[in-house]
Amino acid sequence: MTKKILIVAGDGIGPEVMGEAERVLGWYKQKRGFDVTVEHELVGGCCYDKHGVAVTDATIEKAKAADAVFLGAVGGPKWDNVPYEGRPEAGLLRLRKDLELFANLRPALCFAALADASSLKREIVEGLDIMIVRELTGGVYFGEPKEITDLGNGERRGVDTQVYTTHEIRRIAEVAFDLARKRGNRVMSVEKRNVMKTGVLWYEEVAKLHAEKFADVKLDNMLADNCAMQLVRNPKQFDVIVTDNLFGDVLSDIASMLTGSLGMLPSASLGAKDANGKANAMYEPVHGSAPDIAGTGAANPIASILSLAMALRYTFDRGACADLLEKAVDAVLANGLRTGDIMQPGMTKVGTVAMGDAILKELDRLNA
Ligand SMILES: NC(=O)c1ccc[n+]([C@@H]2O[C@H](COP(=O)([O-])OP(=O)(O)OC[C@H]3O[C@@H](n4cnc5c(N)ncnc54)[C@H](O)[C@@H]3O)[C@@H](O)[C@H]2O)c1
Ligand SMILES: CC(C)[C@H](C(=O)O)[C@@H](O)C(=O)O
Ligand SMILES: [Mg+2]
Repeated sequence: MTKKILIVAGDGIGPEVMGEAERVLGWYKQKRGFDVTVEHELVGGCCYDKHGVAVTDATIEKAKAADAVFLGAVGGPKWDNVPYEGRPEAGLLRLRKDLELFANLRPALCFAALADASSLKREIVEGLDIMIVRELTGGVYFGEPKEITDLGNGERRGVDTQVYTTHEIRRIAEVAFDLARKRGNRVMSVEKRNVMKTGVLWYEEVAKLHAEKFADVKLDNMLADNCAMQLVRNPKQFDVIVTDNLFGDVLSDIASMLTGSLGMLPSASLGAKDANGKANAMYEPVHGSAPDIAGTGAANPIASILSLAMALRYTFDRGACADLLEKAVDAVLANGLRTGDIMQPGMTKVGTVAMGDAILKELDRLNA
């Protein structure tokens, strides 16, 4: 049956990197019979400029009806002064919340050719393969109250609220344990139970679930600040990391530098399966709109292209197509092609489109 993809390229480098992911998608339609229709919508600053909101109700409905949403990136200095509710990031957060995309998978994988591109030593990152499982629809991102109040004495008070319930913790931990079983069979649960009640609840609920259903998986716990340090000290000690929304955001940016660049990290945001077996899904690079390089044609499209590989694997059940795409990226890097963010001495510097061209060419070669 024909599948439906909704593309929201967004702002800044979003449309530039998405352009390359779309060309790769076109290749799969043409060369591997991937039967899919594609629609485009606005989300982020571009949507605010046109509609006065960062995402419209109609787009939310289209996103729910699609098999997968592909997002580029949102945000940028142009929208620094729009009302808080209208800021570009609010569109992305509403998509995540309304589609109930609670499970955010952020794999940090060091391609062999990039072992020297990381700011860390080769031996620390070579062969790295971590899966960060970030809770995406709860925690301090969405807890109420969330406000700034005027105390009337020249002081103002800002409040964000970290909230988690048993159900929210169990379902994300379940995803992490399931993934671990297909990988190294180890889960590191990360919180700050030494200062946060939500951390205590997280720790207790993960332990309970582990004892009930996943005793065969090795479970360890780590405080989030230590985890940040350990990711830089000895990242290969980790297999699957499961953590809350905010810690997951920060830890995945740290992990990105182990792979060479934020421009390399893809992600999948998944909801629960409904009665028909369909799960809402959104695929996006971990990076943002990179205002500093937007419009220069220098952005690395690999995070977006690898996000398509994740879609092929997790939504479209096309594992072999995903493997092929990852192989093509690996080969292009092995051939010495580099965008600016992963540039190394002696390599060939290319822009966004030339990187896309090279990956398409490699797909053709591998598919021959
Ligand atoms: N998912 C998203 O849409 C998303 C994610 C993160 C940040 N943002 C938004 O993006 C805007 C800019 O945020 P920021 O500057 O903190 O983070 P950023 O990720 O946009 O950029 C951080 C640094 O990484 C570089 N970079 C990022 N992606 C790259 C790529 N593909 N190729 C080469 N270099 C790349 C940038 O040039 C910049 O130097 C903000 O409005 C922020 O809210 C959006
Ligand atoms: C843009 C922003 C809302 C988003 C987040 O904080 O989740 C981004 O940093 C991410 O990592 O996807
Ligand atoms: Mg982030």
